Parts: sequence; structure tokens; C-alpha cells
Amino acid sequence: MSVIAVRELSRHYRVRISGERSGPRRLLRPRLSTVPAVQDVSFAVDAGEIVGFVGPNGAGKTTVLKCLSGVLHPTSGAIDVLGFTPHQRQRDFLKRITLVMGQRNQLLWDLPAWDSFLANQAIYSIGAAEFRATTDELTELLSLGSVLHKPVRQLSLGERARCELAAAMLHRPAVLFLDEPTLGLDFDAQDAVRSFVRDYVRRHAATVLLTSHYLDDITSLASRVLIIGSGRIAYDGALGDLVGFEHEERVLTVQMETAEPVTVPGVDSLRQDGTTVVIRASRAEASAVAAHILNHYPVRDISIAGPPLDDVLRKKITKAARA
Ligand SMILES: Nc1ncnc2c1ncn2[C@@H]1O[C@H](COP(=O)(O)OP(=O)(O)OP(=O)(O)O)[C@@H](O)[C@H]1O
Repeated sequence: MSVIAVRELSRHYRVRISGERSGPRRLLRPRLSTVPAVQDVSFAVDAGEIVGFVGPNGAGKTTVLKCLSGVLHPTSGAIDVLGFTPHQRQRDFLKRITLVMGQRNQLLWDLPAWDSFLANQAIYSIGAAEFRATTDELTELLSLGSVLHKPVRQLSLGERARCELAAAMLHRPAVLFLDEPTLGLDFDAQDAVRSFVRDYVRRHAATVLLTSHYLDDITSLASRVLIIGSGRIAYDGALGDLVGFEHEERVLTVQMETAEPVTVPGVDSLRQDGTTVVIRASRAEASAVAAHILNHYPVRDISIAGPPLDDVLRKKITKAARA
């Protein structure tokens, strides 16, 4: 059963064209043009799925997430989230979703995060027992501890990001729209956010739509990806299928006994660093390349693998950007 259903969603922005008129005419009757940010986007997400939503800058990801969370009204098309029409912003809808943006700013700067949590408790009418249980759970999952009681301005970026995430989750949403949740964080903080999302989904069977330019977020959390390019969906399917589909390339990593330079006839993509040789070859050529090296050079170890998932995804995103 779909928790999110989007049918032929389009969202345009009206923007002022600068420089075409001058003086009072420019202010009174500005010339406007239409930017089609998202066009005819359709997809559905089932309960408990984590779907990665990726694409180049300006492809329309944030616009779709804002439409799904009711911040923006679609220009045309239909959206259903948990049986609600998001732009109607019904209270029961808002209590079951969250939108987390990379540039977060819901915590009050001069106060401890705990005070903002209390404000959210009132906004979402969370009962005392539920608030205690949820804050205990979030404190454990996000390792918040003493951080909650220091003024937010004294926190590191990573500590602040974890508090912001917790603040956005106090009402235990069933659907999470996460827009660049690890933006600007160091590796440890990125890991903390990822394992939080994984655990939260497991505990609460939540549904997640996640955008990120850090492809590690996508490959470590999502089993399915939506790729958007120039406002249109370019791919919707399992991550595994994407790899299988594009997976024509093989990467041979060879550990040589000596640092003697290696050459393979007909192969351009060969990098050698001392005794380590890395060769990219087509799937059809890979075994012949391996045989050539084994026959002509002293080899300590050889492995053949597909390209890293990140590479496959990156290529697909670049292709979507050009389409
Ligand atoms: N308020 C706005 N007014 C006019 N145009 C806008 C507005 N917001 C977004 N756009 C345009 O709509 C398009 C899609 O923007 P959007 O922010 O949805 O992309 P994105 O995929 O989230 O990009 P990024 O990865 O850079 O965050 C872009 O061309 C952007 O310039």
C-alpha cells in the first residue's frame, strides 16, 4: 500500500526578468517568466521504504519535497501522502510527517535545544509520558546526552545537526522527508545521522524520501532510487537493478610481486602505483586482460569487481543532467 503517491506533479516558479525595463515601470509592471522546476513527475512509495532521491543541482528535488510536505502548492498534478493532500496542511497531516532541510534553523540560538524541544512538545500537543519516552529514545539514538542542555550557539556543527534532527522527530513522524540531512557534517556525524535514520525506520516502520549529494547516504540507506534531471524522473528502480543495468565495466585490481611496469595491449585505462595495478575494462574483455597479466607478469593477487556503486550512480546522475 502506497504511503506517498504522486501523479503528474508539475511545479513552476514565476520569476522577475531583470534588466528589460527601467524606472517605475520596472516596479509597477515587472516582466515575469515561468521556470518549470518540476514536470510530470509520478512515483509511489510504500510503507517502510527508504527511497533515495538524487539528481544534479537544480534538478527539482527540494521543490518535490516541499510539495510533498505541503510547503508548496503544486502547479498541477495530484499528491497523496498518508491519505492527505499535503498543501491543505491539515493538523493531522503535519503531526505525521517531518521535513528536515540541510540548512536547518528551528532551534533557538541562545537557548539550550531542550527548551526548543519543550516548545515543540506544546506545538504538537505531545503528552508528558510520550515526550519522555521519545526524548529518551532520541537521546540514545543520536547520542545527545549533555549536549541538550548547552546553549545551541555553543554546539559544534555536528552536535547542532543531531539536535535539529531530534527536534524534527519529537512527534514521531511516520513519513520523513530528508533534504540533505548530512550536509556539511564530518564523517562521524554523517554516520550518526545514517544509523539514526536506519534505526528509526526499523523501530517505527517509517517511510523515508531522502535527498543527498553524498552518495554514501544513498547507497548505505536506500534500496531504491529516483533520479531526477531537469525536473523529470530519469530513473525509478532498485539500486541493485541500476548497477546490474549499467554494470558493463569491471575493475581489475592486481598486486604484483615487483614494481615492473605493466602494459596490456588494447587497454588504455591502466593505473600503476608501485606494485598495485588498477585496470578498468569492459565485462567482455576482463577475463582476457586477467589472463594476459597472469601469463606475462609475476602476480601476488588479483581481484575483479564491478565499479563502486557510487561510480555507477554518479554516471547515471550525470547522464540525467544532460538528458
Ligand atoms: N523560489 C524559487 N523561485 C524561482 N526559481 C526557483 C525557486 N526555487 C527553486 N527554483 C528553481 O527551480 C529549479 C529546481 O530547484 P530545486 O531547489 O528544487 O532543485 P534541487 O534539485 O533541490 O537542487 P540542489 O541539489 O541544488 O538543492 C532550479 O532551477 C531553481 O533555480
